[in-house]
Amino acid sequence: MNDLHALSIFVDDNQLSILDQTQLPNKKQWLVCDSIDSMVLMIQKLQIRGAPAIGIAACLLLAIKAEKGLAEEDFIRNANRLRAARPTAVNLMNNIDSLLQASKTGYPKSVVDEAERLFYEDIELCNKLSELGNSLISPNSNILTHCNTGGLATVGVGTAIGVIRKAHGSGKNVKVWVGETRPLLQGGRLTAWEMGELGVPYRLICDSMAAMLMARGEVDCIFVGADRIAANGDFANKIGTYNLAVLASYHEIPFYVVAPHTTVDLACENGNLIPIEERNASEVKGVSGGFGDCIWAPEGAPVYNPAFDVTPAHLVSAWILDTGIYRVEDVQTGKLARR
Ligand SMILES: CSC[C@@H](O)[C@@H](O)C(=O)COP(=O)(O)O
Repeated sequence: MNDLHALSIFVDDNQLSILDQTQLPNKKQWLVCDSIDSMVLMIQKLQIRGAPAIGIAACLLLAIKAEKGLAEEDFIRNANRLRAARPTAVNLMNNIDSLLQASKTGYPKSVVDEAERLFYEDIELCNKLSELGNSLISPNSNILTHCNTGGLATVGVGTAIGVIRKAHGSGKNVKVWVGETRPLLQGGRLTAWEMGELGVPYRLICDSMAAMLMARGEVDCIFVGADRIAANGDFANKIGTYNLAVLASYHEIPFYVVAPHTTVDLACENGNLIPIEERNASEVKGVSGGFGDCIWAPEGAPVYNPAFDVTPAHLVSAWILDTGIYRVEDVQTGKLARR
């Protein structure tokens, strides 16, 4: 496999390395990933995260393994294991299906070619959708975003953050409200870090501050990513996205979802059918890992921890994909499905 480089993933000399996102922004620690077991764990621990990045990382590892002599039946078994590592984001499943399809036309060469193609495709899709999204941003806008959808979560410039980055780069003087994104703080840890690296003016807020800012007229538009977009336009994204969509509707603020077409799942009729990952109680009761250990809830406190929520299509102002900008009418008339 050729060497490949992105913000959170690189392949060098047929070895895959992953930037441990659980340690950011405190530490930039690269982990070598050389087994399917470790990739499954890295995905589950969110060391590698973000719908497109998970899909690409899993495919790169499978391709490296295939090239190093993994038997085709073991390739298929491991591909299916990785496919199930996280249930909500569909990119992982779509990308692995492309790899499995490619394996039928010449194993292992076609698998390696397909993994490399998926890597470069993601960069291109991010560029296209960022350009399109930027066309919706007026100069001097205050933009609110949630979770992390940038270079860490994709292998390109990102989705919602890609749009913000484009707007900033084109001199629109945008300012960004970054929602911290409880419980794992992808906004506070990762988006704040990316904004800083890119020199985009931002302010970090607790998720619960969004309503007050909207009421005060301090949010002009909201851009978020997606983990799966159903055929009817409902979409799953990081928990807290639906709150923002409801608030945006109440305050009449445009609410945009930005994703590559690899996030669309036409086999999923509506948002109720999207599987929602439930995660460990410890994430809600405190923090641990690179930030020390701190538990603030009573030891036996019962917890419910859904990692994603579903935003219904009627709350979305537009779906920005690499293939175009779609409005509610487009979804209702099947244009999104025919994209
Ligand atoms: C371009 S990333 C889009 C989504 O994957 C992102 O918004 C998100 O919800 C990520 O969740 P995570 O649990 O951190 O993987």
